[in-house]
Formats: sequence, C-alpha cells, structure tokens
Amino acid sequence: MSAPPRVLTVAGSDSGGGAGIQADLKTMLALGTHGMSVVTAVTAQNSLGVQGFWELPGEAVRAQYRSVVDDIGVQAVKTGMLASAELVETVAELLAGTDAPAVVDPVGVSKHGDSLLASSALDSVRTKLLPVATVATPNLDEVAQLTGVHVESEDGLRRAAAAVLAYGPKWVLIKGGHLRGDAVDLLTDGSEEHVLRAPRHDNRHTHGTGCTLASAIAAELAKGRSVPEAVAAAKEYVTGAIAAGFALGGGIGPVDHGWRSSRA
Ligand SMILES: Nc1ncnc2c1ncn2[C@@H]1O[C@H](COP(=O)(O)OP(=O)(O)OP(=O)(O)O)[C@@H](O)[C@H]1O
Ligand SMILES: Cc1ncc(COP(=O)(O)O)c(N)n1
Repeated sequence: MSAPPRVLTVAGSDSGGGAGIQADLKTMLALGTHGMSVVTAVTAQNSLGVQGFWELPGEAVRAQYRSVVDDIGVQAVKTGMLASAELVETVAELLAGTDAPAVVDPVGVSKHGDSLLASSALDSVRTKLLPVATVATPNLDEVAQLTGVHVESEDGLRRAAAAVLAYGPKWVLIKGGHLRGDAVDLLTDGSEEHVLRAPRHDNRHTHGTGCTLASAIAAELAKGRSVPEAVAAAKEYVTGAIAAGFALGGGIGPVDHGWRSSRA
C-alpha cells in the first residue's frame, strides 16, 4: 500500500478538540492525508473560552520539527498558534529551510477574544513569518492587527489583500467570515484574483473554522494541487463542516470535521 501525502501542522493544542492541532489532524485525515504535529503551546480550552495556556520552549518546537521533517518528510506545512516572538521566529526559520509549501494562519485571538499571540510577536509575524508563506490566511481582525487596514464590507477585501501581500507571502486568502451576508473570501497573488463565495450558515457552532480551512488547504497542496485549486477544495470542505457544526458544552461548539462520512 502506498503512503498517503504527508502534512505537518505547527500549532497549539486545544483540549476541547475543536480548534488547533486537534482540528488540523482531523481535517488532514478527512481529506485523505497523513497528519503530523509540532505542538507549540498547550491550551486549557473548552466551548466557553481559553482558561490558560503554556508555551513550549523553542528547543522543543525545533526538535519536534526536525524529527518529523528529517525522517518522514512533509509535502505541506500549516502553522497556527505560535504564541510568542521566539516561537514565531523559530518556526519562520524552520519553514525557510523546508522545501514544501507553507500555509500560514496568523492566529491572533480565539473566537472568544482570548489572546493567543503576544503583541510583542506581531512584528516577527510581519517581517519573518509572512515572507516565507506560500499562502497566508488572515481573518479581518488579524488583517487589522497586522496592517492597520480595517475592512467592514466585501469592497475592502482587495485593499486588505494588498496590505498583507506587501509583507511577502506568495498568496493571501483574506477570510471574510466575520462580515455579514455570504461568507466571501478573496484569494490573490497580486496578479490573479479568485473570489470564493459560500452561503452563510446561521450556526453559532463555528469553533475551529480558521484552523480547519488552513489545514484543508495544506492537505490539498500536499496532494499536488495548485494554490487556487487547493483553496477552492478547502472552502468546500469547511463550508460543509460549518453547516454540520454541533453544540458541545455550554458555549460555542465545533465544526464537524467528519461531515463527509456517516456517523453510523
Ligand atoms: N457562518 C458561516 N457560514 C459559512 N461560512 C463561514 C461562516 N463563518 C465563517 N465562514 C467561512 O469559514 C472560513 C473561516 O473564516 P473565519 O473568518 O471564520 O476564520 P477565522 O476567524 O480565522 O476562524 P477562527 O475564528 O476559527 O480562527 C472562511 O472561508 C469563511 O468565509
Ligand atoms: C490552540 C488554538 N488554536 C487556534 C484557535 C483559534 O480558533 P477559534 O478562533 O475558532 O477559537 C484556538 N482557539 N486554539
């Protein structure tokens, strides 16, 4: 039997299982790839919010990364919560030395408003991490935090994309999930432009949408798809997962990563 495509997530652990490493590995499995992980931080988290988090030392992140990449090899990498300037810089350096596409989700705050990235790390994200990204996938809050550009309607997505592209990622996918109306995202490399539109599902159980989308893009890239093809396939997957999101605990439940397989 031949091995499935190999995808690596470099992210934080979500004890509640809806976002972070746990969302990433479920997505990678659902899309027919072998998921592997480098844990950057451990969060104590549930449907109500993030109760605490603990970062790993840079040395532990570097060692996990080398263990995976030097023996098993990766066909795509996804990054999520990186917590501190030290970890952002460590991961940027590791990505720069890896010959595989990198999907960078510049995670800043959780859906509940808990900070997952020190403000002192923002400059390292701009100048070290974004330049090594094949695709960067900021939401509108992250765009504002990183570039100062505030977007309140679909018309502003292009302006946001230009501001992020100025930091050097090959492609940027601006996620318009926080706007009203259709869930519209804009993918561009500065010359090509693709608008991805899906109906908005009136479902509050959306914990993990961003992690799931970025991991799905990485999984599709690992299969050899182009960036526009990978993003289109990932958008279809996350839209289905949001439609099937379910209540869990007393707050915001997760998207359903297994929506394509039966729950029998
Ligand atoms: N209610 C919804 N219905 C359909 N699609 C949605 C909905 N909310 C978000 N999306 C889509 O989900 C994807 C993730 O976008 P979102 O803006 O939620 O990311 P995010 O804020 O980074 O996620 P997270 O809050 O998990 O970090 C995008 O493709 C977005 O358009
Ligand atoms: C470890 C980790 N990584 C990322 C997120 C963002 O996901 P969300 O915005 O859906 O809370 C999170 N909550 N926890």
